[in-house]
Amino acid sequence: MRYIQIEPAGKLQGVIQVPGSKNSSLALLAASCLADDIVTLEGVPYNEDVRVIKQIGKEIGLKLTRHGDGRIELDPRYIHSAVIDPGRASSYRASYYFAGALLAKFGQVTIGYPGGDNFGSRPIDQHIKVFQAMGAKVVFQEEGYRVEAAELHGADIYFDTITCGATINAMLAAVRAKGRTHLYHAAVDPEVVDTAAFLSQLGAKIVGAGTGRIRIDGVPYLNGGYHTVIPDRLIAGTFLMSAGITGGQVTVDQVIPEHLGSCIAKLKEIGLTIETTDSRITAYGADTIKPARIRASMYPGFATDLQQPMTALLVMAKGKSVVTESVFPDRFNHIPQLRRMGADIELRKETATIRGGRPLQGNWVHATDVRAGACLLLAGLAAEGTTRITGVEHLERGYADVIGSFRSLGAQLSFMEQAAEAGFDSHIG
Ligand SMILES: CC(=O)N[C@H]1[C@@H](OP(=O)(O)OP(=O)(O)OC[C@H]2O[C@@H](n3ccc(=O)[nH]c3=O)[C@H](O)[C@@H]2O)O[C@H](CO)[C@@H](O)[C@@H]1O
Ligand SMILES: C=C(OP(=O)(O)O)C(=O)O
Repeated sequence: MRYIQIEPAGKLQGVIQVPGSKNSSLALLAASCLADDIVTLEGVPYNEDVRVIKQIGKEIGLKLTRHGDGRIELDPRYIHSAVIDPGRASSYRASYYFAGALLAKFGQVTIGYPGGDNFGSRPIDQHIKVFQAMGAKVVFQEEGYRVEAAELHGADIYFDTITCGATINAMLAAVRAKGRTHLYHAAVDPEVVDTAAFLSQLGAKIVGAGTGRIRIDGVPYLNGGYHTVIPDRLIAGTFLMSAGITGGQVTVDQVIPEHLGSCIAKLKEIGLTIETTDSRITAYGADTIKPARIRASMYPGFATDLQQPMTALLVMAKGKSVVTESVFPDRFNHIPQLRRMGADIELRKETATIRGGRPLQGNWVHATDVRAGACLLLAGLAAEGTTRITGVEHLERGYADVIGSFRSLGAQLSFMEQAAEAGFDSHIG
């Protein structure tokens, strides 16, 4: 069993080049199926989800080539199947984007239910509602669902809740549909805007992405094109927090600071000093971290994906902090693990109350999902003694080269392999 071992190393210091956004990349890779010519994406991180997409591509005829400089070239001209292996679809969350894209291109798709991080209910009813509103028939099977439409037509869609995934999927389904689609109560996340920018570059007609009302006029054909993925605001936010939790100084480079507005505001509120330029943010740790109230909500609110790492930081704050989840009310699997490190946190429904200021102690802890892993990693950087984190594969979904990047800031951490029999564990990276 692999785990990450973290030793105390004091203040982190340095600069991190932020890679392209995982969540945006997952949408753009599937969206590439909609094109009628070759598409090149720059900045796609190479993580397990992308490896699964490469496999899916191989099986359906979407040729995906990664160049030495990191660019990914996708050739959708020879896609011969709209059937996605259910196991692959269920091995990550954003496989649902293949449903929208292949339905729009081929009028049918058979696909497994989405997987991804397991932190309670993650329905796809809004995605289904979109497909049905546009004239598709959806059949639910044991391992997945089949969607088909003789012809997809534009529709007026009012989302029942703000959802980034279903807003993007609706755009994918609508760009080649017949007629006009309006999306109301749409998500305004940077990933929605990035997907719209990409599709527009291919010739799609989309107006209003980034507002609550998006208008899409279907086109019969989409060109190839080139697009650079937006920087990963969640990785950037995690590194800024690492300055706070160790009292160090960390700069995240190649970011879009506006995407981190609510995060920056909260970090300032708890006492960090933040300096921002066009594409860089520097966080300076504070002698005293102040407690705060966080309410994780949809963009531009405080990101649910940063709620978990932020909780680790608030454990350092002397006094009472309150963290409420309004997006995924059960996204608290990190709390019992933080308690194992000595944190005093009470959990009631979707609210965690933290009584902070006590030093954390290293321990064995388990990362149940990607951001729980980030939270425990930050906690480990601040803890007294050795912290060992299992469930590393979750963390790796969102943070490529997690060891290298934190080491470059002065952290002491390694991948370890636990011996099957009693004996010595060994360093593996
Ligand atoms: C791969 C990816 O991009 N994942 C992100 C995406 O997940 P995901 O696409 O799952 O999240 P959504 O934005 O769709 O979810 C937002 C809210 O809408 C609800 N909902 C969603 C769809 C639906 O059909 N019905 C419904 O009720 C969800 O339960 C949640 O309460 O956005 C989340 C919210 O920012 C992030 O935490 C995830 O990192
Ligand atoms: C929840 C996340 O990912 P996914 O939606 O892919 O499970 C995340 O990136 O924090």
